[in-house]
Amino acid sequence: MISAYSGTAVRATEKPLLDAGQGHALMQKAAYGLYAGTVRELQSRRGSLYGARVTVLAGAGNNGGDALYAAARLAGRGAGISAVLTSDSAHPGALAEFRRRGGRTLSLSNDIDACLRLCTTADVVLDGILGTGGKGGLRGPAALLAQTLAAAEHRPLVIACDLPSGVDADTGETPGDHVTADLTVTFGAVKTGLMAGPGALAAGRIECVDIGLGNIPAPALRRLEPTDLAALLPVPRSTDHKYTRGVLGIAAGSVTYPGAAVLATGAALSTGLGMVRYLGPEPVGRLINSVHPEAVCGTGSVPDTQVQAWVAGPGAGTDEHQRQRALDAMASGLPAVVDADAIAYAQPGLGPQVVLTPHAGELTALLSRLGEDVSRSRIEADPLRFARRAAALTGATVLLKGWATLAAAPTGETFSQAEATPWLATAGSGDTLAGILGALLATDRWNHDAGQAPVPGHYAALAAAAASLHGRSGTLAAQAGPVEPSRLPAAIRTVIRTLQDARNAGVAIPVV
Ligand SMILES: NC(=O)C1=CN([C@@H]2O[C@H](COP(=O)(O)OP(=O)(O)OC[C@H]3O[C@@H](n4cnc5c(N)ncnc54)[C@H](O)[C@@H]3O)[C@@H](O)[C@H]2O)[C@@H](O)CC1
Ligand SMILES: Nc1ncnc2c1ncn2[C@@H]1O[C@H](COP(=O)(O)OP(=O)(O)O)[C@@H](O)[C@H]1O
Ligand SMILES: [K+]
Repeated sequence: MISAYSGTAVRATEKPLLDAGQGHALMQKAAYGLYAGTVRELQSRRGSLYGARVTVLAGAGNNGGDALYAAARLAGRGAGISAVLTSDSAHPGALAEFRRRGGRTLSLSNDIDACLRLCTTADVVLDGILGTGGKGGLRGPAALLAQTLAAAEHRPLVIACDLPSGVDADTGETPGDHVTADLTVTFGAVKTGLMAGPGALAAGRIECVDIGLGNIPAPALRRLEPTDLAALLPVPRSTDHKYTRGVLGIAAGSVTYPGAAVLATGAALSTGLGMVRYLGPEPVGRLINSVHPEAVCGTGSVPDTQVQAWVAGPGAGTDEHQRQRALDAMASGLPAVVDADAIAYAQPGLGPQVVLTPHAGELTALLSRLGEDVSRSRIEADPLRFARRAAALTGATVLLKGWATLAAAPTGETFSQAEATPWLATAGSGDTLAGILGALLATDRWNHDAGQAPVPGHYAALAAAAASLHGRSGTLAAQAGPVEPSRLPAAIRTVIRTLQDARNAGVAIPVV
């Protein structure tokens, strides 16, 4: 599990150590981590550091100090080092060490063109303009640096020091221009802004360096890693039969949109469960059975159907019976995925076992209906805030889909999963995610162990697991070309088998 903390929380944890005079030691650890991360990245990309042209973008603060010290170490391994000083001042000790190791410096305010050239002709750019002390986006010539890097024909490898400059460490917002990195080497703890919103896109791959900060109070955001995912996936026990494994009710599809029900059913079956009971129009049931003969299809009502969890909404359109089933599923007290058209029926007072699965557009509609002044662009700029707001207002768990998918519990626990590929942005993809999540809810052992209440955030963790499995499956499927959601089930089964084989063999779980 990766835990992320707000920049504010990390700074508060650092404060007593800085007050006790440990600032220099912390900076040396951070700089060493950045140096080592850069060495690994360069060795894997070009085999050697020798002769590599490294350009540091150094701001006035400690972030620039970290980057200058790291580059000074790289000079000791044969790299050629230059620095663009983006402010009138730079960390004195780090600048002196950088120059002592032969580094040359240019001032951004004196010669912008030469500074821009230093960026575009470098092999590696170390971004130390702003760290956790940054407020607002990059401004003036520093903004131009970021724009030039983004547009460069031969883009150098960009490694962010602690976080990409211009990204808000607490929220992931990018209020203005910002650096986009291939790798972010972050210090002490992963910052929330690296796993949410535009900051998650800007961060690239994340490596966290332990600089001995000790414990930071409760994480703001968590991310399931392969081992966590493997532990949440259902495995049948020897004593199980189909009813104890878990039965999922799917009230999806309509005569107008029958395909969504087929997709949700296929994804649920591939995730593994005891049975799918489908409720919906007869022609849709027949279509499902032509593809999935094992699904038990009917036209009945939710209260008359015995299941452990529900999926409602995908492809339901304006079908009045499906609307009623969605309302009944939400009122049943059972875990329920409320997706697509059914999100429009969500009201305050739901429980965490109800998982609403909007994309940014659907969340805009939901929040507006609940009286919030919001737009799609504001949600995309700060998805963490709005996913949490929707969870707090409805009492439900909210899975906000996007390139980083967030799962927020009404009690505040939040997960971020970013395994998905843009190839998953295709019609029907969300229906498969709903099916996967439905299967995880139906097979969830909390459901079957009567008398025990799940821990807070449990359904957010399951929603995150579904997003992770969906994202990994999509990424695997995309290796063979554009993703067709109807073919996702084969990839889902492969990802599950790979995760479980590795877990059973006790070997490191590969990142699928
Ligand atoms: N020496 C230390 O004690 C440690 C330093 N660390 C590093 O230090 C960083 C935090 O250092 P600082 O607190 O010095 O802050 P920063 O290095 O993030 O920079 C703050 C400076 O930038 C200016 N500034 C803020 N927003 C700006 C904007 N939008 N445009 C232009 N200038 C802006 C501020 O006025 C201030 O001078 C961390 O991100 C990390 O890299 C950590 O590694 C751990 C320990
Ligand atoms: N740019 C992107 N990068 C990665 N994943 C994405 C991107 N855009 C969308 N996705 C994922 O694709 C899926 C799309 O779901 P959704 O919008 O509900 O599709 P539909 O309603 O057409 O079935 C979600 O899981 C989402 O996280
Ligand atoms: K930075």
